[in-house]
Order: sequence, then structure tokens, then C-alpha cells
Amino acid sequence: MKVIAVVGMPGSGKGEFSAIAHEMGIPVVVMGDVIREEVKNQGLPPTDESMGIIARGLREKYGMAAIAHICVPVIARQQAAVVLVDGVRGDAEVTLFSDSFPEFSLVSIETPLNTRFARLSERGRSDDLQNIHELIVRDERECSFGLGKAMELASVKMDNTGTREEFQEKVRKYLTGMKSI
Ligand SMILES: Nc1ncnc2c1ncn2[C@@H]1O[C@H](COP(=O)(O)OP(=O)(O)OP(=O)(O)O)[C@@H](O)[C@H]1O
Repeated sequence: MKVIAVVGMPGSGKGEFSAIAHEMGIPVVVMGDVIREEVKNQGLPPTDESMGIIARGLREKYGMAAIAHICVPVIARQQAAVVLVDGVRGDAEVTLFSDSFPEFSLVSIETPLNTRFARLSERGRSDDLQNIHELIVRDERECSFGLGKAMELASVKMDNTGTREEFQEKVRKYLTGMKSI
């Protein structure tokens, strides 16, 4: 089984990447959904606060790769030749996935701050931002989990400064290549 994980700063295009994988019939394991499942199993209300409590609790108990740990069996039971993991936030998780899956690839999406800000300002999700400083703070928080280090470990760097169609085409080409090897 080939396991692909995507990393990138907030708003870089990870969701776009996953959407193409989904369209191509590649199972996508969303790490946030695995935490959500854990929230349910523990009988907590399905809120962001519960997600935070569970994520922090797991990290305190098992270290920085805790969430990846609970994802490994979920990934392993997918019946597919290629599986995508969405939601990697740190280098410890990357190390665990590459130790667990011999055919592991990490893709980093590279999109500059200003471009990400412009796109997020248009996305219109409740957690989207009003000013660039909020994005800088979010970037810093992500980097404190090891996101910058995780991005450095990527074997594939994908630029997302062009149009959406250009990016989608690039992702499709990469995933088609992974499916056919
Ligand atoms: N090449 C592009 N051209 C125009 N818009 C784009 C492009 N790539 C992504 N977008 C848009 O930018 C926004 C951010 O992209 P996306 O949601 O995929 O990022 P993300 O990395 O998943 O963000 P987050 O870290 O917040 O989950 C979305 O509205 C997406 O549709």
C-alpha cells in the first residue's frame, strides 16, 4: 500500500489536493475525523473544545505523534493501493508514518503568505480570517507543532501559486503516477 500525506501552511491548498484524490477514488483518511471519532467514543459532545481536549490528552500521554498513532490502524485497514492522509501537522507524525508504511511519500504544498491570505479571505468558512496578522499567528501556532520541520521532510514539493485549474492538473498527474506504479 502506498501512503501519501500532504502538508502545507494554513490555506495552502491541502483541501484542494484531498478533493482531487477523493474524485479519483483514492480513500482519504482525515486525521481530524479520527480525533472526532475518539471524541464520540469517549462520550464527549462533538465540539471544537472536545477535539482540543482529546488531541491534547493524547499528546500528553503518547507524545507529539499520538494522533498519527491512532490513525495508523485506520490507514492500514483501507482496501486500496493508494491512501491519502490529510492533516499531518508535525515532523514526529511524519517519522511515525514513514516507519509504519514502507511506501510512504510526503508532499508539501508551497503557497506564499499573501496568496494564502487572499484565498482564505474569499473562502468564507467560519474559521477564516479578517486580517493577515491572524494568519501569521496561525502559521506560528502550526510551526510550534512542527509543521515547518514536517514540510522540510517532504520528498515532493508542489507549488500552488498558479490558477486552481493548474494546481488541480498537477495533483491529478501526480496521483495518476502514484496509482500506476
Ligand atoms: N490555485 C488556487 N487558485 C485559487 N484558489 C485556490 C487555489 N488553491 C486553493 N484555492 C482556494 O484557497 C482556499 C484555501 O485552500 P484549501 O482550503 O485547499 O487550503 P487548506 O490548506 O486545506 O487550508 P486549511 O489549512 O485552512 O485547512 C480554498 O478556498 C481553495 O478553494
